[in-house]
Amino acid sequence: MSEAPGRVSLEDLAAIVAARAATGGESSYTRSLIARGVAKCAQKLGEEAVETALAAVGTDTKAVISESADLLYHLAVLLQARGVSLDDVYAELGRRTHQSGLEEKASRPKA
Ligand SMILES: N=c1c2ncn([C@@H]3O[C@H](COP(=O)(O)OP(=O)(O)OP(=O)(O)O)[C@@H](O)[C@H]3O)c2ncn1[C@@H]1O[C@H](COP(=O)(O)O)[C@@H](O)[C@H]1O
Repeated sequence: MSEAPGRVSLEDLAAIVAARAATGGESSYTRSLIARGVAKCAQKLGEEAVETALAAVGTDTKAVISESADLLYHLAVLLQARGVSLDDVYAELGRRTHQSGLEEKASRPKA
């Protein structure tokens, strides 16, 4: 196996996930998870989100980092399973930069 890179960006992770989904074979957790369907990928993302939140209110900073890495990995898998690209998400973030979060909240239709 090649030497692990020092840092992996979200773009790197999305590319790894896309490659493993396409050609990972039986040794790939990514490929096996995507084969179990979007609902399973969504369940894993939800679990990791809760674990990250629980870690955040604890005292173990390494656990926050580790759970956050799991969360980002499972988000990359879910986006791959749903056919949504990081560019789609970045474009949405870009559309939001012209207003504050509170302005956006106030502009939502009233229920
Ligand atoms: N970043 C990750 C990553 N983070 C977490 N995980 C896996 O996510 C799984 C989650 O563990 P859980 O205990 O919650 O799940 P489980 O009970 O084992 O399994 P489920 O039945 O619930 O799916 C573990 O198997 C972790 O190893 C990851 N698996 C892969 N990657 C990246 O994806 C690359 C490709 O991986 P493969 O597709 O496995 O080759 C790796 O080189 C990494 O860069």
